[in-house]
Amino acid sequence: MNHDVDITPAEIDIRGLTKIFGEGPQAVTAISRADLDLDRGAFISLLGPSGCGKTTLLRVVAGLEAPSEGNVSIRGLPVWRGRKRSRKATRPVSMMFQEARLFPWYSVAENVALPLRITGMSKSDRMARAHEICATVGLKGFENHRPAQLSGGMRQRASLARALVTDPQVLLLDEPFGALDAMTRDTLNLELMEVCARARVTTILVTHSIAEAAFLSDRVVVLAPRPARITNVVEIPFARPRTLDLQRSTAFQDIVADLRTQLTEGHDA
Ligand SMILES: Nc1ncnc2c1ncn2[C@@H]1O[C@H](COP(=O)(O)OP(=O)(O)OP(=O)(O)O)[C@@H](O)[C@H]1O
Repeated sequence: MNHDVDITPAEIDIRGLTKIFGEGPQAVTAISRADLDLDRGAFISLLGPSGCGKTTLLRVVAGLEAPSEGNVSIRGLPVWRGRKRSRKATRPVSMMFQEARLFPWYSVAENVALPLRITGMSKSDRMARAHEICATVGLKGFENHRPAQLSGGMRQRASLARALVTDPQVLLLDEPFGALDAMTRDTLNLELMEVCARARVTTILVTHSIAEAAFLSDRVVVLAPRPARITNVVEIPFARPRTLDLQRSTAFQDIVADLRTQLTEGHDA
């Protein structure tokens, strides 16, 4: 008997995933036969032109959109059985979007604490946890502010805090810092990397930025449109922790150039 065989399921396992919206001549193939697996703590990015199915892929993994064909499993549990979603499979998942999606009438801490409501935790414990996580993402002192009193970057910090408050094992990020200025984006990306690494969170990031994908990821998944499909998975070999200086190195710039070529070629295909 071979005792070296690893029978631990991948943290996220995507097999033959196809998603078609609509029917007949109007049908749109948003994602075609995608295969991907991520081990615990892996950080991958989905990179591709607008409309190539990145958000759709994320939504199927999150249990928000049923696949037309294929399967997604999280920690060995299938997310979908036909069109029926398994709540148990998606319990360890948190998702974050480009817009902060905070409730304007709640304070920052109340917004952050919201996902804890269904856990049965007492209100005082929920608020204590929300304050703790606000401090982790640099919002100490702003817990009682309303979202309208925050800058765009701080609103995204609050949104990140809300995504992290349940201690997710899987984080799905749909261009979370896409609307922010370059400096705020750099700072938040560094903090995101640190938080994900510390808790060994398995992360899938959708981004339009080649440099951001290369900087944050262990692997970059390149997608092409028409029909939307994965064309390559590029390993990013840089050691962690990474600092912004890495982006000035020739090795980093070579990878960015290579990814740009792959994107252009996929686009023209
Ligand atoms: N609910 C829907 N109904 C019909 N078509 C949809 C739906 N959601 C997405 N699509 C189509 O599926 C394709 C992929 O969309 P998706 O939003 O996944 O792309 P994307 O790569 O995330 O784009 P972007 O980078 O612009 O955000 C697009 O052609 C889009 O119009």
